[in-house]
Amino acid sequence: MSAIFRLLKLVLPYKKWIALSVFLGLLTIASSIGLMMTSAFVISMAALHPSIAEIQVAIVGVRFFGISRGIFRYLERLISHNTTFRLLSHFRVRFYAALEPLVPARVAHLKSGDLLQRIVADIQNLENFFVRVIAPPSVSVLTALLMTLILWAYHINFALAFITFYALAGTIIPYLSVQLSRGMGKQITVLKNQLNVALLDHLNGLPELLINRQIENQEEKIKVLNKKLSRLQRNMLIIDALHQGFVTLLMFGAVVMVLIVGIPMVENNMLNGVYLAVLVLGVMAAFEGVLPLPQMAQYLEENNEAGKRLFEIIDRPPQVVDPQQPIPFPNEQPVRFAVNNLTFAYNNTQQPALKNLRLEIPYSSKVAIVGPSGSGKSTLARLLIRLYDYQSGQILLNERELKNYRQTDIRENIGYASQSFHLFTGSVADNLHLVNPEASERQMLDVLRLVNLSDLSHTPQDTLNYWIGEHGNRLSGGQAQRLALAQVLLKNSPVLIFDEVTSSLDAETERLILKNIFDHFKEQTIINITHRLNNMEHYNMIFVLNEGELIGRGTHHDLMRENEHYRHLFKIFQESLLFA
Ligand SMILES: Nc1ncnc2c1ncn2[C@@H]1O[C@H](COP(=O)(O)OP(=O)(O)OP(=O)(O)O)[C@@H](O)[C@H]1O
Repeated sequence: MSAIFRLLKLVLPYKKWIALSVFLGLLTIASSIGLMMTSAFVISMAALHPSIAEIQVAIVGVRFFGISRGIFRYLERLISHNTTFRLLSHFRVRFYAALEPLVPARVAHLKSGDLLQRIVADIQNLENFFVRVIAPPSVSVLTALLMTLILWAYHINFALAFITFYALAGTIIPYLSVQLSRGMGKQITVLKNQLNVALLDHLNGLPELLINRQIENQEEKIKVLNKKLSRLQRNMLIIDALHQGFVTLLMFGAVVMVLIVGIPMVENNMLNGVYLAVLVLGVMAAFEGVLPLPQMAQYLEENNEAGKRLFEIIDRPPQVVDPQQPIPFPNEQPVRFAVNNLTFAYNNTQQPALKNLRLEIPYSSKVAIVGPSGSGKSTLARLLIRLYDYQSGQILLNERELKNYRQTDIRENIGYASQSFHLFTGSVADNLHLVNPEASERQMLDVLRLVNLSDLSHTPQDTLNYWIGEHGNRLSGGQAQRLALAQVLLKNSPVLIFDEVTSSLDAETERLILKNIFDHFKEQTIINITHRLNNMEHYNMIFVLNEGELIGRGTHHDLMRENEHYRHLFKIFQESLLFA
């Protein structure tokens, strides 16, 4: 239950609201008790044909408690829901703030559905934490105290009879419920997660499933998960119904005991018979306090599991940490990189993705990084923008180690277009404004022109307003890539890193766009990571990687002359053009 203690710490800032809600919960049950007791008094007295004056106060009491019960219940629900929503937003903000520095290094292995499940469903699950886990035991203890005091005022034996059965209903029944439902809460949370992940996978991969005729298999998987979840939830409900039955049984046990104590007292004129009815109904009403306890035990387990899954993410130390005293980014100046003996392995791998890499990227140069798939090209780009930090060696940005710059400064000043970009549902202009909210129409149209996308619609205005659909699905692969490229160009950063951003374009469009970019961004340092050895003569320097090592450097002509590996890559690319 370690997660529960940590969740309790998180709710501490809301203790005043929680106390108020618990107090209102107590007042609601106290009103129920009052209503039952005064009603019992009025009905029993009425059988004795008293004058109206004798029951006048009790009649007012019935009215008062009848109304106050409704009002207190309303206020209790208002405050408890208000507190719950505040708590949920507090949990969400905490989780999101902790998640941000972990992306992508520490969450790369999680499925997107799993992450979504944690940030949405697991946090939503904690909705029950306050309403069904924290508040009910507090209210039930206070109710026990209140009723014990009332009964004690008549005779200690009434109080003892009540508290014995009440305590049994408040401890043994929830304990049995925990035993019966042990593991179910955890299984329900896990199954809900699996079901959501499977559903999300299903929806995202619908076209592929259709093409490969796998829809039925996938649906079968979802059905099996759904069945398992329904079976568990039904079992939970059966256990829940059993509790309600046993609590009612114990309530009647308490009533019988109060009668056993009270009847001889009435016979011996130690107690007015009217009050016996009053006490019996009061005892029945007080059991409302223990009714939610068995359910609390079930939610405790579910919340503990949801909490564990959230803390498991929050507790991960970020892979990249900002320096204590960051140095300012040299914006306004051209940028150069020097990479010395750089070695880097991803957390979950033994084999380094980059080994003893040594290269320089001069001021305002245009360099290409080429190599076969898996040779470490994208890894180098990720290190240059500090998405990951390297284990040994150095990356210097204008002679200062990269780790001395703040991550946000680096990402603000280095434009990075990766092969796995994400376009948002909206217009072309919406997506461009995401990277530069201040950009004017003219600036946006300029970058669209550079990437050959300004004629997406009939007029420039229509192009900016063009609705690209969900994740850009109203664009072709090449158009989407060009829009992602336009986003980065709009940042106008001193460094531009492109990672396979022209892979979906035909050779001519690719040539045109690269020419536009090189002509327009003369001062900028441009690093292009590419498989496609197209227009290579335009680069000042080309680095050739293989299995994480640098195996060649130079201009296209130098490399064609001296580097067999490069010649081989170039030949393969030329051949691929013949078959394109
Ligand atoms: N997040 C990751 N976790 C673990 N290993 C990774 C991760 N990303 C890449 N790798 C591994 O690191 C090595 C280099 O990968 P990288 O993506 O840098 O290659 P690449 O040259 O860019 O390939 P491609 O041209 O196919 O994009 C590969 O062996 C790859 O399997």
